[in-house]
Amino acid sequence: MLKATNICKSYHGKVALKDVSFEVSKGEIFCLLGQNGAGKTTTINIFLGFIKKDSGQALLGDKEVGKDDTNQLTAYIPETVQLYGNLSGVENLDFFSRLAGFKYSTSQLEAFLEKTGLQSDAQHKRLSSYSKGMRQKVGIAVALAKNAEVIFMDEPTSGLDPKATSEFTKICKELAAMGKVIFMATHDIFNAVELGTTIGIMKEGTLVQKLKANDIDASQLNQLYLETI
Ligand SMILES: Nc1ncnc2c1ncn2[C@@H]1O[C@H](COP(=O)(O)OP(=O)(O)OP(=O)(O)O)[C@@H](O)[C@H]1O
Repeated sequence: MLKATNICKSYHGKVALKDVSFEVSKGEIFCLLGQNGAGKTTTINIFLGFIKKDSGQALLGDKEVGKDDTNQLTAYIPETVQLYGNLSGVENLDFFSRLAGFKYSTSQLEAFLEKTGLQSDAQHKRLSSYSKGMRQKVGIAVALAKNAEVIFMDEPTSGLDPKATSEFTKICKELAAMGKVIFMATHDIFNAVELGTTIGIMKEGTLVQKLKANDIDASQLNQLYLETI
């Protein structure tokens, strides 16, 4: 579903990505680790069409990013989900669903939010009163409402408390069980092992390790990460 082939990208002559290749199938969660500046966000931004690669190929199913219209296929959950503070969760979801070309009834919007675990008594409250984890749930509801097949996340557990992280992990596993692809840049080694089906380690723009999460525990991954970066 998600395929990178020899993607290269430089900014003003400085290499950010060098021959990055990977494949992620439906129902898989790919967790990408790497130090600050390793190239994780650049990889995500290329797939989202936010920036152009210099060479290589970025495929979403049979569609090629930069050539075909791939907007409808993807959703993006940044570290802090940007929503309108003076609108409620339901109103934000309605607004962003319409932007993506979908019109839902209030009960349908509530059902999307319910699926993410956002409590029903919070759904009609203003976003300005939401915690980071609650905002993230609205972001995930937007991904569900636009029926995105691939969900990109950038450091989604950063700043979440353990309960919110555990709820987030549960939602991601449910999304994967629905056949969605999740591609996540993270610094959270424990969560990568808990959640990921595949783990990548990036160093200075090169994907230097690709592992099946089942083959490794958190302490082994931590050790490998420190030896790799
Ligand atoms: N817009 C830009 N202009 C110039 N250089 C950039 C730009 N965006 C990223 N870079 C550089 O590209 C390299 C990769 O950056 P990127 O943001 O992809 O790393 P990252 O792994 O996501 O880091 P972090 O964990 O800090 O988010 C870094 O050297 C960075 O300084």
